[in-house]
Amino acid sequence: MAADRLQFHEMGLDDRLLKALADSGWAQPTLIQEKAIPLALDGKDILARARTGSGKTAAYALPLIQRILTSKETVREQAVRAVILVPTKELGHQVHTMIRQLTAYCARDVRVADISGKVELSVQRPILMEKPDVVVGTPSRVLAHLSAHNMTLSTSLEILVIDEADLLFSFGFESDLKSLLCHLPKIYQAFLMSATLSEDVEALKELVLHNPVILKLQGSQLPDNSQLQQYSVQCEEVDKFLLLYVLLKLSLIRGKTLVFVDAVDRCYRLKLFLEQFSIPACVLNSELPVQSRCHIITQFNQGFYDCIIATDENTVDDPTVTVQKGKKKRNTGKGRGKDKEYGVSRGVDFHNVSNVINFDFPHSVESYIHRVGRTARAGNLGTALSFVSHTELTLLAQVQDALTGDNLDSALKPYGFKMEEIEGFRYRCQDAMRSVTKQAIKEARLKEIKQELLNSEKLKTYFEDNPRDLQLLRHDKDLHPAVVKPHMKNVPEYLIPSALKHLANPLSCRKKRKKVNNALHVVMKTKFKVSRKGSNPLKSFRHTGKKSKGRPKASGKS
Ligand SMILES: Nc1ncnc2c1ncn2[C@@H]1O[C@H](COP(=O)(O)OP(=O)(O)OP(=O)(O)O)[C@@H](O)[C@H]1O
Repeated sequence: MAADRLQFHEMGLDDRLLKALADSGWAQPTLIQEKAIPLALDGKDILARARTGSGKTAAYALPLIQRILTSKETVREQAVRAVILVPTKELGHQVHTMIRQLTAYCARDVRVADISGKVELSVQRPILMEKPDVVVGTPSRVLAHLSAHNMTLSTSLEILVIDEADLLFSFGFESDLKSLLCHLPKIYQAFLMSATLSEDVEALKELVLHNPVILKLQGSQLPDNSQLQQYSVQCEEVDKFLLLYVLLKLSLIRGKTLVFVDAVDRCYRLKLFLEQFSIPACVLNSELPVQSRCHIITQFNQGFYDCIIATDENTVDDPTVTVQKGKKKRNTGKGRGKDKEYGVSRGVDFHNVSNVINFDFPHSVESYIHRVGRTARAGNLGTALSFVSHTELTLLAQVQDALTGDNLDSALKPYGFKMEEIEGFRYRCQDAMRSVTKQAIKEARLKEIKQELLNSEKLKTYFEDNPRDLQLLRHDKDLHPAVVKPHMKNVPEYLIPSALKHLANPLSCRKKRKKVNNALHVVMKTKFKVSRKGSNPLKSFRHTGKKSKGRPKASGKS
């Protein structure tokens, strides 16, 4: 613990907050918390840009709670004193959970409600009638309640927070936000939190902040390469499937993995493909009901699943966006059953993610940063691997430019991998790809949605009374068992390239996988957390040029 760093107990925070912080096991504030909390407690408006996973939520939540506690010492009357605006429902759920944790010892004094969920306004009305001290919600939801007179802020609001400020406009909330501001009092304290400083954040700054302190921390927008290793590999469509199959099946990547694709169909295509090799994965996309989405994230954080295939649908669709400054395409939320307030690549705190794989390369620099920021959070190590097709090379160059800016260490390195070494797997891969027809995808998509709608209904009420059943609810079941061919589950010894034999740990079936994965968790815990240079094959499997001591030459081409 650095002696010159300001500690939580030196910030003038209430004892009940310090107790909750002690329970959370946070030894000391992160940089953004150290800088922002004293300024916020001093009543300043703040615009904070700090990299992903750097603890921005508590940086605004702690002073916000402190201010409410102080304020209630003089005015006991119940009122909505703080509003936290978030771009997605997932984030609303997460922020609500964190505030509940931080107010564990003062829950009676600081009540918080999350209204971002998609239920009838009338269902949430009674909650708002009780005037919770803190309301968390998306701008459209908060505005809807204000317009319906379910809540008033014009006299009571003391603090406004806009979390993930860079996203609010791109999620289509610009006009909602402007209308919402008309319902606020003239004077209130405001915080804008963001991982990137875009033109949208500048616009918001003008709209919302008064004479703000601007905290622009940590030059790079992602952790440096002692914490986060970033790789890219050029491969076209079939090779993407082949490479992912081999990496997962031979356990060449270990620990929890988030795979990002750019469309809902793609996530079912990939899930059905992996299913045939008995590689389980959950899907996360905007068509799933919000209760299911939040439950999947919670279970993933609890270690139920190793792999999530997530869509990143709310990114800008136009690959030329970074070139066409100021002409960003806004998310309209159009599309069958899509929820425009969905978003898991932004702000969501997936715990202990070891690997982020961009199966489809993100369409903008911001999107890359947010996706990759799901790993290497809060001081943990992480690896990001991006598959890049020849049409995406320009985007890769843009990302490289943006990341390297003033720090060459932040660049993506080539992920040396001799594709010819895994040629033996190609036949199986193509066989599996053939089975994933458009019809199979359509059926799987429908099946999953029906199933999750049922789950979602139960998640609302049934599971509260039946917590054991909740534990048994899984979201990674096979969606199309008919296409699974038993022989595909196993990897015959002869297929494993000799260069990989020392690293590979083929999984033969779900039962075995479970066992192996448990073992892998142990490896993860011991090697990744304790030793910074763990034996993550994603790291050790590169650069054949540089032979590491005692390690056979890996199959990379470097
Ligand atoms: N002082 C601390 N010490 C240790 N862990 C912390 C501390 N503060 C926050 N964390 C943890 O760090 C993780 C990331 O925090 P948070 O989600 O607030 O990051 P963020 O900066 O908002 O990221 P993003 O930009 O991706 O939204 C969380 O799991 C949180 O519990």
